[in-house]
Amino acid sequence: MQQTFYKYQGTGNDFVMIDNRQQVFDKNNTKLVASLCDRRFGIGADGLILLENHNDLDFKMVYYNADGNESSMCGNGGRCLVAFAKQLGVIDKKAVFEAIDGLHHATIEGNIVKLQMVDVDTVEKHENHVFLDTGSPHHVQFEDKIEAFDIKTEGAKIRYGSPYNEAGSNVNFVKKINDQTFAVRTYERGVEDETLSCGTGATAVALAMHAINEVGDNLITLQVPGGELQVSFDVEDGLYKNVWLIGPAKFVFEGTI
Ligand SMILES: N[C@H](CCC[C@H](N)C(=O)O)C(=O)O
Repeated sequence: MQQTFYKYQGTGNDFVMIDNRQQVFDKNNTKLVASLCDRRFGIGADGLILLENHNDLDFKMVYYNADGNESSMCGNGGRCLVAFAKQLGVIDKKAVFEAIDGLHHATIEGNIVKLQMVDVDTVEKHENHVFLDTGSPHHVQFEDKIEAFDIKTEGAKIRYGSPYNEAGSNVNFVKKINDQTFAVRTYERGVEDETLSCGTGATAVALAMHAINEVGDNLITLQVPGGELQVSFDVEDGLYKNVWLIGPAKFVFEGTI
């Protein structure tokens, strides 16, 4: 049976998008999801996202990594899904939707999508890194020679090593530009490679930098290989709330297979 697939990208983090409101997609077919994300034999993407109906909210988000497995929250994917929902006429300028980590508010103006992320009340400060969960788990560490760094090799060592092991974590390497700006490169769990951008990762870096007193503001710019993201937040007694991930989400193509 023919099916229409869409593709969106948010600062180079790219996704196959499917309008699954009629529940036609074979959701448990890991091989199918991985084949659609395959960059040679398929459409090619870092992940695949289903837009589904929700009884009370605008829609529901189901996210799969490129390895075919359903995974935790995807910030860039959530932003792209809001743009997709607008293209389908499901929403206009605002959205409230359910994802695996709970309810998200979002706004869209042009191709800029602002997505509210989960509150974060735990930031683990270790000797050489910070760990926190912004809807997905993130290891954050400084790397001054970020441009020449072998992200895939070094990221995989951390992602599969202790204490993350098979369950893993995403790994973000950070270079401080100034009090409001950081360069970030990310090794993504479930893609098992560097991606050009990671939304929950950019959010994790912004909050981690605040937690270790490296920022002078609560609006942070993250320079990622695929472009620029911004993260704004409020913080009270170590609780990060009103956390917003801001950046472009763009339509790439629509096709039928
Ligand atoms: N690979 C991540 C999920 C996608 C995160 C990323 N694409 C984002 O924009 O947040 C994980 O399995 O934890």
